[in-house]
Amino acid sequence: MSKPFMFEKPLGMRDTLPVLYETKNEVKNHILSEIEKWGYRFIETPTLEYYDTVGLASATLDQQLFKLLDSQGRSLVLRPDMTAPIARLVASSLKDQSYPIRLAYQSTVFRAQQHEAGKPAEFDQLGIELLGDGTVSSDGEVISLMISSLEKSGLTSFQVAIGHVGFLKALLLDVVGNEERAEVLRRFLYEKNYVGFKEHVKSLSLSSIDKSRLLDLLKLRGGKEILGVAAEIVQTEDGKKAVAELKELFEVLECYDLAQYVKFDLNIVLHMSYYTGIIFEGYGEKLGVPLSSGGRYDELLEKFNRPAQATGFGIRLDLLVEALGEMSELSPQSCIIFSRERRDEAVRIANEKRNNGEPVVLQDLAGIEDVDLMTEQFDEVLYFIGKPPKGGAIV
Ligand SMILES: N[C@@H](Cc1c[nH]c[nH+]1)C(=O)O
Repeated sequence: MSKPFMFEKPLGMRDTLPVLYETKNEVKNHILSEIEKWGYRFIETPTLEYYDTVGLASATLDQQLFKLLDSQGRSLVLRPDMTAPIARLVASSLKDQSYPIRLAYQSTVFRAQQHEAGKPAEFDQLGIELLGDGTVSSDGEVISLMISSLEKSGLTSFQVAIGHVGFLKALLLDVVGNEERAEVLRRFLYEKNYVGFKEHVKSLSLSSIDKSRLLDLLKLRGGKEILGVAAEIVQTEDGKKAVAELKELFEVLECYDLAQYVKFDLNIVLHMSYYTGIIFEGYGEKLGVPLSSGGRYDELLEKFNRPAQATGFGIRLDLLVEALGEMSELSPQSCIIFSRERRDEAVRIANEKRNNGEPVVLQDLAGIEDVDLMTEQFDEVLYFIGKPPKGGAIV
């Protein structure tokens, strides 16, 4: 391998400059205060976790994990999401707190990229987990809070697509008979390769009725009316239960008066394989990829010996900012330029302004490369230059 060029960064790693930083911060603050209003408590967890515990529980493709070794030779990962670390935390440090538990986070997460395709390998996520509650009310709460957070961020045009892992599993297994064959079909859906899905269905040795059940699955996208069709296609008890949950979920979202944001899409397969029930994705109008997603994961906590049902979501701040499409203006600053003889005065005034909450740059004239270029960045410039005026008057 050749040595990297001096300014090169590892694949998918990004710098954040002030305009983007301030824009992200503003958007983030709107969401954080909304999440707080719903009673969620914020936590932080380490950037590094053990591969054998959180790394495996994260249910991400192995090739997307950043792995490294600690000084004892144990395998570590950079956390690929926050759900598995929170499951670990709830089962250990918070093991005495009774369920349900509502936690929130704002963190960077890491997913290694194989190609430089413009995708970041490290990004900010804001999210919540509602642990220890298996009710559809809790699925509804989580989706409603995600919608409300997106609204508060200033996003006006977005939609949430809702699916169900249990429904898909029941239908695929019922038709193709085993998990391995179901997985092939699931893969096509994950890649949203519907043409490939259809071709594959045609090639299977199934009755024409079963083939059309699989092809009808692709039509299960739309308003709540598709749930009636879904109930007809699926024959097993698990499948019917999933449809009943989706119907109840719609009622919950109507209570929150947020049903206008959602549509059902029973073809959704998400990136993380720990999901077990209702899942969802948030789409901004102009963005082809989901900017938020989440769902129910009722079997993850038992991996940490504190079994519980749970659900949650994560919003990707980078994609949300992209969907919003507008950068904030840099916040205004003033500048005080001084010469050595008047440094005292300049520092005193800068302190006064800072104590009043005004951001001030304080700069020695002798340290400036180009005064014109420097001063044009500021809304206001004060000069303390030359001999101090008699009587201590400023400027
Ligand atoms: N951790 C998931 C989002 C999520 C939170 N809770 C449940 N799902 C992700 O990164 O995609």
